[in-house]
Formats: sequence, C-alpha cells, structure tokens
Amino acid sequence: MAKVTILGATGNVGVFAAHTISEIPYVSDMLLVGRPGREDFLAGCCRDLSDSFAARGTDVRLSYGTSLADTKDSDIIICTAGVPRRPGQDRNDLAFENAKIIAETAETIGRSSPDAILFLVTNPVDVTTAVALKYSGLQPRQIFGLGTHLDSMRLKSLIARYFRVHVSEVHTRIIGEHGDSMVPLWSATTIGGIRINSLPTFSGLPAQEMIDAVRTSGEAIIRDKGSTVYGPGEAIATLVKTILGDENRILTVSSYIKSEIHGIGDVCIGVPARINRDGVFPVPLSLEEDEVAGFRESVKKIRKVTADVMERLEAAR
Ligand SMILES: NC(=O)C1=CN([C@@H]2O[C@H](COP(=O)(O)OP(=O)(O)OC[C@H]3O[C@@H](n4cnc5c(N)ncnc54)[C@H](O)[C@@H]3O)[C@@H](O)[C@H]2O)C=CC1
Ligand SMILES: O=C([O-])CC(=O)C(=O)O
Repeated sequence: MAKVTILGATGNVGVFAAHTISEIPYVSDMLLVGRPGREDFLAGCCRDLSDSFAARGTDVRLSYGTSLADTKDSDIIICTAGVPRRPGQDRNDLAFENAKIIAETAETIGRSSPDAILFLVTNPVDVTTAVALKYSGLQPRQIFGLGTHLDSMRLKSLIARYFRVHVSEVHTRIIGEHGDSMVPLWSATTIGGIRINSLPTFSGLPAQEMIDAVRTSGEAIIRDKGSTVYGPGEAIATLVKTILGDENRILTVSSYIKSEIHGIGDVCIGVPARINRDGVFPVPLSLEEDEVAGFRESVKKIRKVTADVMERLEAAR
C-alpha cells in the first residue's frame, strides 16, 4: 500500500486528481498539500472526499498540510503547484515563474523523500521536469512529467471517433514537447492491432486537422471553461496506478533521455517509457525520417527554453 501526496491540492487539477487517485486500490494514504492560509479549503476537501468514500467503498486515510515537511515517506509526490496559463498565453510563458516554485520544492523533496517518485504536472511540463531533476538530486528514473500522455489520449479519442471504433482499439503516440512542436507517430498508430496507414480509409484521414486540434485543445478548453481538469485528472490517475500496480505499461511521459531516440538526448521530453514501481524507463525507438526530423526540432526548442530557465534560476540564487 502506498502514500500519495498532491502538491497544489487546492488548485483545479489538484482537487480533481485527489478524487481520481482516491479510486486507485493501492493507495492507503493521501496527503493534500496547499499553501499556508488554505487550511480550511484543504479540510473541506478531505471531508468532501471522505463522504464519497462511503458510497464507493473506498478506504483511504486522508490528511492535509501546508508544509513540504509533511510529504516525508511519500511513495509518489505529484506536483500540480504553480500558475496556469491564461487565454492567449503559451505554456512556455510560465517557464521561469513555475521553475522557481519547482526548484525550491524539488530541493526539499530530494532531501526529505529520497526514495519517492516525483511526478510533474506543472507547465511547461518538459521544463519543470528538467528543473526537478536538477534540483532534487533524485535519479532520472524517479522523475517524470505528464508530458505528451494527455496529448496522446486526445489524439486516440479523435481517431476512435473518426473510425467509429472503441477507444481501446486505438493505440497511438505523440512524442516531443507538450506544446506546439509535439510530433504524432503515425508509424506507431494501430487500430485493432493493424497499422493505421495500411487501412484503405487512412488516405482520407484528416491527420493535420486532428493534430492541430490536439495542439490547441488545452488552449480551447481554457478559453471556454477556465482550466483543463478532467483530462489531466484521469491521465494523472492512470500513471499513478501504473506505478503502484507495477504494471510495466508503456506510456508517453516527459522523461530524461540520454540518447535513446536516434542518438538524440540530454533533455527531458515526451517519449514512450516503461513504467513500474521503480519508476520510468525510456524505450529506445526507431522512427520514420519525418518523425525524427520533427522530434529533433522539438528537442531543440525544449533544450533552449530549459537552458534559458536554468541560467535565470542560477542567476537568481
Ligand atoms: N501537464 C499537463 O498536461 C497539465 C498541466 N497543467 C498545469 O498544472 C498547473 C496547475 O493548474 P491548475 O490546477 O489549473 O491551476 P490553479 O491555479 O487552479 O492551481 C494552482 C495551484 O498551485 C498553487 N500555487 C500557485 N503558486 C504557488 C507557489 N508560489 N507555491 C506553491 N503553490 C503555488 C495554488 O495554491 C494552487 O493550489 C499549471 O501550471 C497548469 O498549466 C494543467 C493541466 C494539464
Ligand atoms: O493547456 C494547458 O495549459 C493545460 C495543459 O497543459 C493541457 O490541458 O494540456
């Protein structure tokens, strides 16, 4: 059984993630952490969640706190703390402000929970994953970000609807930045186990429209309802369950790669990774030429944003 901690638990994503995670059978303890002054809200969340447990037959010990010291002995720490983007902003516009929060948080967690797995949700997630890796001192397998998992799920759902098949029949991946330079892997997309490009209907697939819809999905939801909540909340729970259940699923998350993909590496970015109780292990890949070119561009972009942020963080110390 495991202790799962959510940082930023008073936020939109944190609150819903607490609900989805409480449904995972391996979770025995859940700690909700918010900023000082938010104690009443956190207490209310715990009471509200507890009410739902009776109906569901769930038995999770809930607690809340406002200090990172409370996170000690966590098996997984999920970080949703930080500013979200407003309509018209790019995720990378949040880079420095959120990197400062993550650097400080990661330093404390690295000291107090050296065996934990640290899961970043805070945007821009590829950059915050790299910042957490550097400042926590944890091993690369212990740190990952939500990356392009949610983007891959968004594409999966569009493909399933287009082909009028159940979502479970579709396997697809998007790699690279959780942002504009993301790269869809049509070469790794199957429907009912059959490669999508060997289906006669593939030629009519509005592939570019689909990927454009995925790229702008977060922005469109934020414009209409203020924040994305249900997609990220369910995606977070899938990853937590994969780790705690030692499931060895291959999911596309932001992870540190050395040179696993066509020799490209030394960056945190969305890649397929085998995920289990020990953490996250990127899977070496061989891609089509245009996919490699797209991935190189995406890596170049993320490396630059990450390097700029690291430089500013060091200068600010
Ligand atoms: N990677 C992904 O796919 C997704 C990432 N996100 C990101 O998750 C983050 C949270 O999003 P929301 O919950 O919608 O935002 P929100 O504004 O509702 O919640 C933010 C949370 O962070 C806390 N926080 C803010 N500044 C802080 C600081 N200086 N120190 C400690 N805690 C601080 C707030 O108290 C609050 O609990 C954002 O960065 C957002 O962009 C959101 C959805 C999906
Ligand atoms: O778009 C945003 O800012 C939130 C996010 O990352 C997503 O839902 O994909």
